[in-house]
Amino acid sequence: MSSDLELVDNGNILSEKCEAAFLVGIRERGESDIDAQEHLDELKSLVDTMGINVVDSELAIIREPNPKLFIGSGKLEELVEKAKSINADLIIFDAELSPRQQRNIEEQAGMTVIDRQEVILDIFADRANTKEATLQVQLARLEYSLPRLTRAWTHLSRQRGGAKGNRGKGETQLESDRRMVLKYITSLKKEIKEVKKTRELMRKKRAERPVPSAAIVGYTNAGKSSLLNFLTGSDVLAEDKLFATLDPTSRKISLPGGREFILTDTVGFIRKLPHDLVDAFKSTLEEAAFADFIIHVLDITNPNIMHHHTVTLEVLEDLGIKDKKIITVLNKIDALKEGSIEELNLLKFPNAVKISTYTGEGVDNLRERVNTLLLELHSEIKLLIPLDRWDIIALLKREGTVLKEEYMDNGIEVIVSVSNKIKSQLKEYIV
Ligand SMILES: Nc1nc2c(ncn2[C@@H]2O[C@H](COP(=O)(O)OP(=O)(O)OP(=O)(O)O)[C@@H](O)[C@H]2O)c(=O)[nH]1
Ligand SMILES: [Mg+2]
Repeated sequence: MSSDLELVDNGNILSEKCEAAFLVGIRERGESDIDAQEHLDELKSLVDTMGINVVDSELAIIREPNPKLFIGSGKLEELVEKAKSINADLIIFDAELSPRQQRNIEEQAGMTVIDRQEVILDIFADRANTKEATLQVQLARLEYSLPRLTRAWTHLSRQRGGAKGNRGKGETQLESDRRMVLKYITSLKKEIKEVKKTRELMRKKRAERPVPSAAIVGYTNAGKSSLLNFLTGSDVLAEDKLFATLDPTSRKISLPGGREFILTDTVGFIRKLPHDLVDAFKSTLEEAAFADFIIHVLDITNPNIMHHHTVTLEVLEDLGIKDKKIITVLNKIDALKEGSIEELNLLKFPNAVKISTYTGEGVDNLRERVNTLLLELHSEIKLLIPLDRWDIIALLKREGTVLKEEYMDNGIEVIVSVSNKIKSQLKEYIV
């Protein structure tokens, strides 16, 4: 496959292999130095997750983004000098650059320049495992690359030793590339529609079963997968990398006392998630929209916890999840240093359950909270069913969780957890 076809095929703009990145953090008007530094640190972990070495970084202050270069041209010159002096081969901006800004900065810098969106898209592409996630990330990348095809062409021309004499050919090629990308986008959308149908069917099937469901949501790296693993003893990938999880994983959990529920782990959230990705993952996050309640996990050791809390609630609202019950969980209390500023954050979440998936501390309290919530959604009732009413027993087994079943002389005594709707249908048998 030729390199231009490859480019169209996987939507990858970063066609040149880069190894040493210089990061440019942005301090916007009204933002504190601490916040700006924390955002820069987050970009560092993202780039680290990409597997690219960060050689240095600097904060740039902007009042109004410059439409041509994003930052002032004097400042840009200074940053490029610095990046070159430490042998960086890539500059990464912690911002959303327009295709025009990106192209102009690249021209001035003479090296590859990417923005925060491309970093996140790259990580997602690397992490996607299932068919649905792969298709969605491919689509998001292509949509991102479409207005940037000219730039990609400059890259390829540069690789081939300049295409100045070849300009006309390049432009025709650009047109045909654009058509090819558009065609590819259309076919991806069609394929995604099909995959979505299958998942909706599965969800419907699940909804027919009476087991209540919950979704674990939260900022990336909060410990969502670790919590699912702890509760189920399973081994969903959990690591100190951002966006370890892209696909929802569901597991059935039994609580002490026999009550069961389905718990789904979801993709982590992050500030300034690229729009194309938010759209792409909306369908995946629908798992949360269909859940009976939400478990929101926060990393108590992260100095940005308040911001993570807000970002997550905003995404939930975006998904139309407003009135669902949320259990807030503060994770990693084992790593909390006494007297630290982060410790004060405990006070900001007085109703949260404090846990550690490392030591297991507090997890019983969480189970207790879930139990109480499930009781509110589903009632536990004792019934005496006539011996000849097997249809009701079948209904209970289908629609509820039978906790106890005992044969008596005058009928079958059953303790069952059912939704309030079923409960009202069985009033006459309640004892
Ligand atoms: N100290 C400490 N670290 C934890 C705890 N729980 C999880 N971690 C670590 O936090 C990191 C992230 O954990 P994950 O479970 O992958 O987090 P996640 O929320 O699923 O992350 P994404 O899938 O990337 O959104 C891993 O390095 C875990 O080992 C805990 O209770 N204490
Ligand atoms: Mg995870």
